[in-house]
Amino acid sequence: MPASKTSKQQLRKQLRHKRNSLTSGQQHQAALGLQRIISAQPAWIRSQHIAVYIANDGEIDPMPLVKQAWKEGKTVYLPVLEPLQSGKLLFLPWRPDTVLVNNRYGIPEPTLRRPYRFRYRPRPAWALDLVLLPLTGFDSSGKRMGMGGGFYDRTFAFMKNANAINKPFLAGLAHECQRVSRIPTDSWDIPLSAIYSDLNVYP
Ligand SMILES: Nc1nc2c(c(=O)[nH]1)N(C=O)[C@@H](CNc1ccc(C(=O)N[C@@H](CCC(=O)O)C(=O)O)cc1)CN2
Ligand SMILES: Nc1ncnc2c1ncn2[C@@H]1O[C@H](COP(=O)(O)OP(=O)(O)OP(=O)(O)O)[C@@H](O)[C@H]1O
Repeated sequence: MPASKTSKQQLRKQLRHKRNSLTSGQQHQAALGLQRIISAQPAWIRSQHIAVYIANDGEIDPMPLVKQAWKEGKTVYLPVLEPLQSGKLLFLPWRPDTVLVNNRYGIPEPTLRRPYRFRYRPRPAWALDLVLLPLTGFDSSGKRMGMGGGFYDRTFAFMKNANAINKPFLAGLAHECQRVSRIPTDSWDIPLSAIYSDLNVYP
């Protein structure tokens, strides 16, 4: 049976409120804490193609890591809502000079221009090395909750039967204050490889 829709929605609302209440000073410290933790992880060090996001709605901000990745010559990608209403995400390269336009949720994303020139070509989800995805909530066993759109769940549903070589390392990012004792789970939830907060690594 699906996890009660209302209990998940209520918890999401509470946790979104919590992260939106952080001050800009707390947000800044959290972003630096996150950078310190992630940049020491083997999964970061060995990854060349890394998907991130632009922080929105109080999400923990991966920007310090993005700048570090650019300096280290890694290629960074942003999620773009697939236009054909598949409910999936495409991953487009994000460089310091990439033009961004707000999507329907008000989140900046690169624009899709067909035919794709090499510099603007989406990278298939299976060919990413590391995916840093935003969480609204998590628990210490590594269960996650997102914004409720199911975008990451649909995009990475292939992970359930893919070979090891076609599996990116999926890491959820959140503020430590978004941890709860137990996240309700549903059959479609994609398991994460790890969760990184400003203070810890889970599970
Ligand atoms: N920074 C960031 N980028 C992202 C995501 C994200 O969660 N964070 N996404 C992750 O999927 C995708 C966009 N999906 C989103 C889905 C819903 C809402 C949202 O704000 N929805 C409603 C609330 C819905 C509800 O409570 O059920 C809203 O407008 O308030 C935002 C983004 C791709 N890019
Ligand atoms: N593989 C899938 N195929 C079709 N629908 C899916 C799939 N995965 C999830 N969904 C749908 O998307 C919605 C996702 O709800 P859920 O509350 O689990 O989102 P979430 O995990 O918070 O979102 P996100 O994955 O964007 O972070 C559900 O209504 C579910 O039916």
